[in-house]
Amino acid sequence: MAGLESNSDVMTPVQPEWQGDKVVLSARDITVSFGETTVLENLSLDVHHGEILGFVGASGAGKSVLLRTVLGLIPRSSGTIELFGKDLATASTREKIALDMRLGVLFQHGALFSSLTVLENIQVPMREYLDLPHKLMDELALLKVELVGLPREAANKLPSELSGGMIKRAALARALALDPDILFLDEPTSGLDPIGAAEFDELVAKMRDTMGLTVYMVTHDLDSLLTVCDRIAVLGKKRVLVAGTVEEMMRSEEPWVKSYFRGKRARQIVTDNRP
Ligand SMILES: Nc1ncnc2c1ncn2[C@@H]1O[C@H](COP(=O)(O)OP(=O)(O)OP(=O)(O)O)[C@@H](O)[C@H]1O
Repeated sequence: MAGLESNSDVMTPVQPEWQGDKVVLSARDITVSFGETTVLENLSLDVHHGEILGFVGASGAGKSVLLRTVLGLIPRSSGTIELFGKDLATASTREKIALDMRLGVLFQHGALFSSLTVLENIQVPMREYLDLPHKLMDELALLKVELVGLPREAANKLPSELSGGMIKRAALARALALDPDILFLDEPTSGLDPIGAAEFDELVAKMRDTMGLTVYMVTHDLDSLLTVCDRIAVLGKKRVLVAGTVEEMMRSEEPWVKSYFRGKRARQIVTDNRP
């Protein structure tokens, strides 16, 4: 991941050599079926380095299926997926492990282990991939707790002792455990009140700005789409119907896109966010 470099007392983001318009994730002609039912058909999508891409679509359109396919959790019947220029189908086991370490994932509902404390949850990926002394892992996990804006006391709490917003932050801390290059978020603000959701969005935007993260965010949250996403991709008819900036979404004549982005609720959010 792009780290932070100390320049006197100013922290400036380090730009990796592939910074720019590089494609971090490239999905081409992806088809995924369950039995006779095809959920995705010849779907193609690019995610660029350093962007926050919002991925939206009707309920049941296949957003989570695509995310899980990209993560290698669901097999595809055809198509290619390249992460950081590496084709997953031809990558060696060692290369796959190296790629896994560059991905951070926040699944819907947080998916923390209920019997583990926040600190222990954050350490799960560290234990899986790194061989570090216990004390160092504690220190690193505590840094992540602070990074996501949780109080240090939260580190020793169980998920059941946390509020919904704190669970999301703890899950984000775990997704950041290995300092990933790309963060996958599946409906990260669902279940949060509007203020909690806006704070979470701000946190994600701050991570992207300071750490050079690329963010792929599945969401139904119009506020998130209109306020923090650089680009939006719309899933429909088993493929990406349109992908572009908020302004491009606003101009689209595609019926679903039009009703979603130019409906009453969207107009209100745009008005509310206008300076
Ligand atoms: N393991 C599976 N086996 C069979 N069908 C599945 C499986 N996983 C998903 N599906 C089907 O794929 C379709 C897309 O599901 P998916 O969860 O990706 O939708 P989504 O766009 O994420 O919806 P939502 O916005 O409601 O979360 C649904 O019809 C779902 O029933």
